[in-house]
Amino acid sequence: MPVLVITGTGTEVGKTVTTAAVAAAALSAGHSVAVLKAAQTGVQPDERGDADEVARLAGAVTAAELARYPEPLAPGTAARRAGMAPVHPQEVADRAAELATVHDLVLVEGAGGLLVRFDAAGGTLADAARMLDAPVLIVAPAGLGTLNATELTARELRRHGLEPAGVVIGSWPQHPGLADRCNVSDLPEVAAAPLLGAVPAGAGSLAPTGFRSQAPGWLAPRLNGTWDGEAFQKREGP
Ligand SMILES: Nc1ncnc2c1ncn2[C@@H]1O[C@H](COP(=O)(O)OP(=O)(O)OP(=O)(O)O)[C@@H](O)[C@H]1O
Ligand SMILES: C[C@H](N)[C@H](N)CCCCCC(=O)O
Ligand SMILES: [Mg+2]
Repeated sequence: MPVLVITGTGTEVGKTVTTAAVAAAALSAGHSVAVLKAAQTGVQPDERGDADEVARLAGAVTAAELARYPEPLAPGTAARRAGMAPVHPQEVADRAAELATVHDLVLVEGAGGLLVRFDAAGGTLADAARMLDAPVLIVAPAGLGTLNATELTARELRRHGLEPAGVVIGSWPQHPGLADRCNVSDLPEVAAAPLLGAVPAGAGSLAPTGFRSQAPGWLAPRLNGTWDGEAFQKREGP
């Protein structure tokens, strides 16, 4: 799995924290890792972007970003309003493929959800994933509302000829409610893809050393982790 595309059901669902966890687990398994933020919006030139945040949390990764636009909008809109060149899906695919020649794993993080537009032609992360023929991980919220959004994302991936690699819950609450607990078994059902982990709420605020040592425990073996999905499901059962 040299390239793994990381999408989510939307923005602010924990894609960056999950990307950092996947990167940390891969690093601790001895793999080299690159992280590519396809297009960064809402961040000024001197601020830390998502790829930098992954490097801060996970450690020695190659952090790359194709473009940065100041306004917190979809990349296509932000590029147009800034009078800047947009990022095209082919550029995302080309850069990811280039990084994959010198890294064991390349993680590509989108902006917002799967169909967020990168350019005026309506190019999306799904198009880039298709060009790469890469598996796509869906980051989903834990609570009420996630089932519909996750199923829509999984269906849209399949409509593009892409297979979802699985689902990771981007922020698992310290005190899960009924819907959170039911969703542990319902999410893989609606996505027709395995649940591959759950990143605890607040993980992004951990000190990097704690983040790196704990990250493998949040992710399934397929993502270089030690997370036991069945035990988690039993523990969290309603
Ligand atoms: N598990 C978590 N631990 C700590 N903070 C989290 C966690 N999940 C999400 N957050 C917080 O929620 C916010 C959104 O998370 P994140 O940046 O990962 O979103 P995203 O899905 O990557 O969105 P974007 O589309 O902007 O890339 C951030 O402020 C982040 O600190
Ligand atoms: C600014 C934000 N944090 C993301 N980088 C961009 C999210 C775009 C979402 C667009 C939408 O789906 O309406
Ligand atoms: Mg992010």
